[in-house]
Amino acid sequence: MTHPKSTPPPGVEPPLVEAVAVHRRYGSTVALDDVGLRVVAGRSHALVGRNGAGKSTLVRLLTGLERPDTGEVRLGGRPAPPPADRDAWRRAVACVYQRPTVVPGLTVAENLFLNRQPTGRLGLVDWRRLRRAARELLDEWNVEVDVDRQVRELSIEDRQLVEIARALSFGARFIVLDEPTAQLDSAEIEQLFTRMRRLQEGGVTFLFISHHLREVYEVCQDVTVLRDARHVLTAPVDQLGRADLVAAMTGEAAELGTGLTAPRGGTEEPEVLRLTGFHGDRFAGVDLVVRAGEVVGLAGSSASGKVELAESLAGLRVAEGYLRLGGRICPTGDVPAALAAGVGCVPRDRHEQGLVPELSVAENATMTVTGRLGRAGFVSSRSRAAVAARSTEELDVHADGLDQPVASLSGGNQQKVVTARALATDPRLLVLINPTAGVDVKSKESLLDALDRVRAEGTAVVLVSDELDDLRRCDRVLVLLRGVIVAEHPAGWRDADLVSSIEGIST
Ligand SMILES: Nc1ncnc2c1ncn2[C@@H]1O[C@H](COP(=O)(O)OP(=O)(O)OP(=O)(O)O)[C@@H](O)[C@H]1O
Repeated sequence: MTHPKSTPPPGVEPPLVEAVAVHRRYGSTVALDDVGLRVVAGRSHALVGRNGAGKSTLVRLLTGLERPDTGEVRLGGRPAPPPADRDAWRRAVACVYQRPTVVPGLTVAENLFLNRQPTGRLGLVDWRRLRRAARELLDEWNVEVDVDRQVRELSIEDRQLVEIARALSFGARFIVLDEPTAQLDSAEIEQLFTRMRRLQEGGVTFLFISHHLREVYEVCQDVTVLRDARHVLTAPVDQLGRADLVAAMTGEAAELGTGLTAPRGGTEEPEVLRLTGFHGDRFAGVDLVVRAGEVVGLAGSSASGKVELAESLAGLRVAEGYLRLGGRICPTGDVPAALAAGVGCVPRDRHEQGLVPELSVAENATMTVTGRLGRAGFVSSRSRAAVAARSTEELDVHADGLDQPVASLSGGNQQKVVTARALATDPRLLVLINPTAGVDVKSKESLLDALDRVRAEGTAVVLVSDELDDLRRCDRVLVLLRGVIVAEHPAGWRDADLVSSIEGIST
């Protein structure tokens, strides 16, 4: 690594990036109200706050995608360039989102030098030079990714790394990571953090957005909290306790991770789901019974098959063997059949499988029950509004009204709408796949409270999650390793035991 370690004492050099009293409004919504932020070179900075607090808006100002209405953004002590000067912005800052924007069909090398490939005589791309330059760039930053591989073959984490390397090649040393861990499992997160630390030692400073406070403590030196469009506090993370950080985010004292409710679902409860010799894409030999009111967790790494198993229960994938719901065999790979058999699902990806962004809150929340909202194919808007109002109220969805397009809701509220839709059918089996990923502390509580409510009413629940706090709500957690159930942990497990079986280590 050729780059010097850069940890100047704060205040000696101008901040790497600074927002000074920035104000931003969208229509009647004030997204940022006189917010300040100072990121010092060499100190990675966490930006936290509940859904809708203003984090993404601030990132758009700091990356030059938008201008503040009033206030100023400064880079290295100087006024930021105008938004149109993309080259100047690229040399200063880049934002890597949880879904990297690299092009899947091109190789790593092509992505790194997209639109600026070295050319030879006749203006043709000089592939040898391109690959050499790519390799040099990745070596310089200790990124171990094969430059000849197509990006579609890479893990999300490696794609993020390619995108970071691309930003570094433009000269940027300030990288915004917007919820980079939302799609990663625990081993991938650790790997990303190791690479972040390495990059930081090489002179890169991160602004890190995450809803997982543990991560903030693990990789950042400073933290800024936004709440309701305002700056609440900035502090070195080692001087701020977790309870104080949560209190700053929510405006009230909050307790985390205590969501254990009494297990229900004894052997006397009726059987809702029975799987016999169930096998499909990435999982095999699954025998399982889930009873009314029981919550069964599925844990495992991203390649364990847990998501594929859960998706097969909800009709999203074809599988073989027997799937019985309420004693009757149900076909797989058929969403309408699964809905009709009483399965509700909160899918893995609310953007791709969950919501129709341009439709309203009411339309999205009732999409699974349109047949019940009127006669002869007509949907009564009054019935729709009534059903939507009840379910969105139960889930504490924050929206301007039921007619608001879901695209304009915060991430946590979108997830609540997806959950409302899954619950609108009064399912007897609810399948939840990473339901709290990318969701803030309070919204997480609302979602998990809904889980407790439906289990109390006798719904059987299968919950896939990478979050130990979610899994703690389960009566038992099944661990999958390479497609096979390898362990079962009844409620009350110790973190170390569950994590060990997820990692495939025996204790
Ligand atoms: N383009 C837009 N048009 C209208 N309102 C917007 C727009 N962008 C953001 N808002 C509103 O501004 C407020 C702040 O939103 P922002 O997306 O910055 O929050 P956030 O902290 O990033 O939330 P999340 O954690 O859910 O991503 C919210 O009330 C949001 O609805």
